[in-house]
Amino acid sequence: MSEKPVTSRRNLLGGALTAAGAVAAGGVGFGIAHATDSPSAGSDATKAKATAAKAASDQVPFFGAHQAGIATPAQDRLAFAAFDITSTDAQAVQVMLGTWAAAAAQMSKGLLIGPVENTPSAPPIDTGEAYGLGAANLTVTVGFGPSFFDDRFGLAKFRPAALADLPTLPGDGSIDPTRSGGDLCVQACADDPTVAFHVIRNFARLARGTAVMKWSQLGFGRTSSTSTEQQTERNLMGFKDGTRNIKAQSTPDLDDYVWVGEETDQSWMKGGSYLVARRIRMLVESWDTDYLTDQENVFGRYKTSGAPLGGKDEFDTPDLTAKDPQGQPVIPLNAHIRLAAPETNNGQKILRRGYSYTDGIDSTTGLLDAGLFFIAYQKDPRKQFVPIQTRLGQQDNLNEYIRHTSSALFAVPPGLTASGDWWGKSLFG
Ligand SMILES: C=CC1=C(C)c2cc3[nH]c(cc4nc(cc5[nH]c(cc1n2)c(C)c5CCC(=O)O)C(CCC(=O)O)=C4C)c(C)c3C=C
Ligand SMILES: [Fe+2]
Repeated sequence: MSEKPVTSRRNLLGGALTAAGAVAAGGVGFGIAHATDSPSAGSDATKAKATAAKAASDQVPFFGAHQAGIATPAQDRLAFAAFDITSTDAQAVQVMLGTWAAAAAQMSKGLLIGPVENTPSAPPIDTGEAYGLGAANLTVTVGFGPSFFDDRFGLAKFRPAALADLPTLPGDGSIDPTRSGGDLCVQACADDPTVAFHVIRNFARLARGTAVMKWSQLGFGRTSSTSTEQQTERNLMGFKDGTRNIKAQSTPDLDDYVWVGEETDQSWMKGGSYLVARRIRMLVESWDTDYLTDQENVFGRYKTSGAPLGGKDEFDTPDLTAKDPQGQPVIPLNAHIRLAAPETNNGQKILRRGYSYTDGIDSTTGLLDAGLFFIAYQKDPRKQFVPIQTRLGQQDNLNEYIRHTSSALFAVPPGLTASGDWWGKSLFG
């Protein structure tokens, strides 16, 4: 890349912080082009208003007490990325986060982050691929990894105790460090894959000189419903996934298990949550040779209806005490739903928000590299993900058919409530 575009991008970054308020207030500053406008219609106020009204029905509000993308209905597509900060300049990090926040607010409204046709002698400010696609219910969710709080930026005193590095857990033997961790994460979800990808690509571009992408993952076919209005989707093993998930409508569950509250040692995290991501490969060729009853015993649910074994309806409460005529548990002792259930885990629950993935074939074996990109939100991973996964990693019937290949943990701060704000702004003094 030549020097000139880098210089002009720095100007954009600097301008973005002051522009952030203006962008949210009136669509001025650096973000002006509506994703459904034609290039020449940028100044046509009437047409722009009509397009904005049309787009409003596919928008998820960006500003709010909690970040969108956690308890909001899960969309069809995911683009997830972890970034490492390469700059040692705390101000550059603030500029990047401020710019990301302004850009995320724009894109969540179905707007580009700037003109595609700014000047013929400069690269377009927005990369352009989402032009005309609308908001597609885009949510952009940002988090900080444990390494964000090392000595580089004087933030160590703000590291929450709940952001303790995940310990090595049973079944972690295949974790790839190059696909794990990261200083920052960005979860972009939308009902259009290009809209989700557009966020990650433009964030990487806006970060240039300050942070680099460490790893990324695309996902499809949400494997968890997070709203009672959504039907339960199936994972790549063919089972309904998300039946007993925490739903957006269950405020008590969200307060008890998802949103950080008064118990935190870091008040800046109140209203936030902790994200655990695990790329879990499914050994699908092996799974596909397993007979139906065994598949159902692995999960403890019937394959087509999704009902718990011994039950009739998908939403029947699993009876973990039921015995068959031979005196054997109807839901096997090592079934996934028994081991993951709150009844087995001190009452603990997590909010799952994962996606299926496929990354072609494993070139060493010729087998499909496909599975679940597991994402879970919770108040405190030390009390939720870690003990649940410890139990699953030791005893789960599913272990024969899966391998955890990446792992990451991020503190997801509360939502932004006004333009000009950005994630972690209060930490920088
Ligand atoms: C540590 C947490 C979990 C991991 C990792 C995990 C992996 C994983 N799960 C499925 C498929 C299903 N999981 C289901 C239920 C379920 N799973 C977890 C946790 C983890 N899963 C919980 C807490 C629950 C709910 C348990 C309960 O309360 O009954 C189900 C059943 C349907 C449902 O309730 O969602 C399926 C199916 C796969 C394929 C997988 C790794 C690849
Ligand atoms: Fe599960």
